[in-house]
Amino acid sequence: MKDIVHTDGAPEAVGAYSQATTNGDLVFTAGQIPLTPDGDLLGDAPIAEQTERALDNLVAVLDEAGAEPTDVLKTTVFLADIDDFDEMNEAYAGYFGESPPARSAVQAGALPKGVGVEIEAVAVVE
Ligand SMILES: C=C(N)C(=O)O
Repeated sequence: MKDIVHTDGAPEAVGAYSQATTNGDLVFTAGQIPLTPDGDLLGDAPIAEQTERALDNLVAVLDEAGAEPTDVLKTTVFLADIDDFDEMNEAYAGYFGESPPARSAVQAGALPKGVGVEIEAVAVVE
């Protein structure tokens, strides 16, 4: 059975989706963008800062679902510009410890609200 995850520790959805869904031990997060929980958009900030904001949101959503960053099996990182890969990667590296999840990083061309990065995750609660 699908359950909906919601937390005030991450921004409200900007469209017709849930912050995350779960089914049993599985957690699927929505793509997190650099919005603060209060709704302030950081779309013009450096990619490192945007990445940290998106990942802080992701961690808050995972926490609400009962998952730790170490429970994440796979992330997908969407970049508006793949030339931002190195800066994103450096900021990202601090979040998942010694055994980071599998990851795909792709240039999406354009992202909601004109942001530079969006990150989603799949986790299994241990
Ligand atoms: C920001 C999103 N995750 C969306 O628009 O689907």
